[in-house]
Amino acid sequence: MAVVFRTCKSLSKNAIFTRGISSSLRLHSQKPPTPPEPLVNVDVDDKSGVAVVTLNRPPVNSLNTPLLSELKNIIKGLEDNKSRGMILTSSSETVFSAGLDLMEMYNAPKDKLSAFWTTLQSTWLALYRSSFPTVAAINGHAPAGGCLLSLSCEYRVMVGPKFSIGLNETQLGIVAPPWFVICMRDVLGHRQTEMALTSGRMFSAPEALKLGLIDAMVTNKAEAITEAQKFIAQFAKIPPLARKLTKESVRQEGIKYMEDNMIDDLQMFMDLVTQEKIQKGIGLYLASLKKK
Ligand SMILES: CC/C=C\C/C=C\C/C=C\C/C=C/C(=O)SCCNC(=O)CCNC(=O)[C@H](O)C(C)(C)COP(=O)(O)OP(=O)(O)OC[C@H]1O[C@@H](n2cnc3c(N)ncnc32)[C@H](O)[C@@H]1OP(=O)(O)O
Repeated sequence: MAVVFRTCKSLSKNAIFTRGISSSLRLHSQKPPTPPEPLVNVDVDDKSGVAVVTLNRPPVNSLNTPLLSELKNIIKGLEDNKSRGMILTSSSETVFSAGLDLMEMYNAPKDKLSAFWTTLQSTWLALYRSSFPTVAAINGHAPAGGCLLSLSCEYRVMVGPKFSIGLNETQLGIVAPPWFVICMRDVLGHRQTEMALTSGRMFSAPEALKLGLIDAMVTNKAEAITEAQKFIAQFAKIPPLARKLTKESVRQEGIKYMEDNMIDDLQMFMDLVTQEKIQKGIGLYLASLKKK
């Protein structure tokens, strides 16, 4: 797996920034400061043109505004570079993504809350409607927003059996927004989605496989990446434009929902999440996570 420098340069603003800073600082000081780790890494394979995009925000890849923004830029960069495919995975050994960063929603000023949600909306839309094939290589737990990212890809390979996946929002006293529901229904169908979402149930990887929430279960990350590459390879001979338009057509409900309702959806989020009762619930949940 090789990093294509030209691609990375255009994909990661962070990469250009850190290179620029460190080379200029070297003139003035002996020890250049360590550049910050990118929140999302991207490696493009020279031969296949497939990108492995790795969420890299320890400890649990909770999705905050900067990470989402970086992910969106990477997806846009891949679009511009006519990517052959993208595999989304995590640098953690146990967590794919813990979902939305609850700290972004807890006691947050309204402007930050609003920026957070609009970044989530646009990042999701970029991923969900991306023209290239997408696979989630789910190498750890994937609750809520982590499950949403997985569902937004076209294929899901999960490391099992011990990790779990699901939209657990109701267990937290919050509501999965309509586009989360559409994504789950795309994959599971109406009845199983209703059952899963009303209970906020998390599924073990074997349960998820049985239900169709994931497409394959493997025993480690390397196998997950190999399976993901195999899925993407089958599109090598399919004309990309026909593939892209077909994907858009199949996903039209979700795409249209977001395009038509971005502002209402933001308003619903703001109204719900700023309620005192909801804030108290998020606070208690965060405290319970920290007490573990
Ligand atoms: C009509 C409706 C319209 C609008 C809807 C409105 C509102 C709905 C809004 C949004 C939908 C919400 C989506 C979400 O994604 S909410 C997030 C849900 N996530 C979870 O429930 C997962 C919580 N985390 C865990 O279960 C575990 O952390 C996990 C299994 C992932 C990993 O366990 P592990 O033992 O490895 O780590 P921990 O010790 O638990 O955590 C380490 C560290 O990280 C902090 N942490 C964990 N998760 C989060 C998170 N999601 N956000 C922020 N911080 C998180 C945890 O507190 C620990 O912190 P510290 O003790 O300080 O190290």
